[in-house]
Amino acid sequence: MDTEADLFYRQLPKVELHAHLNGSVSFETMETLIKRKPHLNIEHSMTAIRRGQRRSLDECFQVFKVIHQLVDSEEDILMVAKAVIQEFAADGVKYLELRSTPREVTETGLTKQRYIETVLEAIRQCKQEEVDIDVRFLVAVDRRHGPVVAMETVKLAEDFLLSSDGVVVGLDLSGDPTVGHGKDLLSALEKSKNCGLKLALHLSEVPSRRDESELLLNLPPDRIGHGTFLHPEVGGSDSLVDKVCKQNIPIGKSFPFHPPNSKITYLKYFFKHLNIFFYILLTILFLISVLS
Ligand SMILES: CC(C)=CCNc1ncnc2c1ncn2[C@@H]1O[C@H](COP(=O)(O)O)[C@@H](O)[C@H]1O
Repeated sequence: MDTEADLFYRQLPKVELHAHLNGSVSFETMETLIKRKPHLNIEHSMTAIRRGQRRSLDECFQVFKVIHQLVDSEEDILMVAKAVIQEFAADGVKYLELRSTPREVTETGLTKQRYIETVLEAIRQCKQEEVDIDVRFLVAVDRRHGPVVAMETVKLAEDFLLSSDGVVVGLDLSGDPTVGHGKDLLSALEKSKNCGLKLALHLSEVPSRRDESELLLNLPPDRIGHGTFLHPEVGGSDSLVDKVCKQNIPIGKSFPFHPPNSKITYLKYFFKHLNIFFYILLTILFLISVLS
């Protein structure tokens, strides 16, 4: 059951700057998709990571493969995109930046062009139905597909930037962060920036990506996905952190350190949040004095 706090946070107006379309499919929508395609023998456990469950990055990307099997036609995309937008709106999100990687599926006749058009149609229908949310779309480049596909995707995104009446605003770089190197995608990203597309880049999502992050931060991006390992304490550098702070780049889902795995880090955390511990201590002392 919802607590008072749940209701408060739901009603609080919010912006969502990091939503992957196929990473935002709810349990209910997934159920409809699974029922639509019984021949795939897909179970719920294969499409979701439950709260508290630990999965490797590889396992997470396997989940996306399963979801892609379920969402492989214009009909699926329209249904999923509308549901995702409506659910974000019901959660109090007033501004949503949705991103998705256009895919081709020969069996269903889906093309990359139609993929984007269908997402835009879902956004249009939600607007027409007066769903209380402002949605923008970012066309995503999957880094696993290399520089040629990246450049094709940029061209597609540029066409939609000009024709979508302000709904397509940018390019997202995502996909398995352990595959490939950002330097190979640099010319596509530069072209994208030069034609007026905003850049949302996943970077420093895994350790040992310092050089790549330096390069990508020089573009610079307008949004950062994760940035988990930018900080020097986890193998990043002061220069990376400095670039992010000086350019004021919003980071989606990042952590000052990850994970806090040394005693020194725990101590630093303790001292940084000493005031909170002090308030907790005062509350406990107050309660003891009232109850005794
Ligand atoms: C849980 C987990 C793996 C962390 C999220 N970190 C991510 N890092 C990079 N790319 C991602 C991430 N989550 C989703 N994506 C991208 O978004 C796609 C799914 O959404 P879509 O099909 O583009 O609509 C994935 O195939 C992947 O390319």
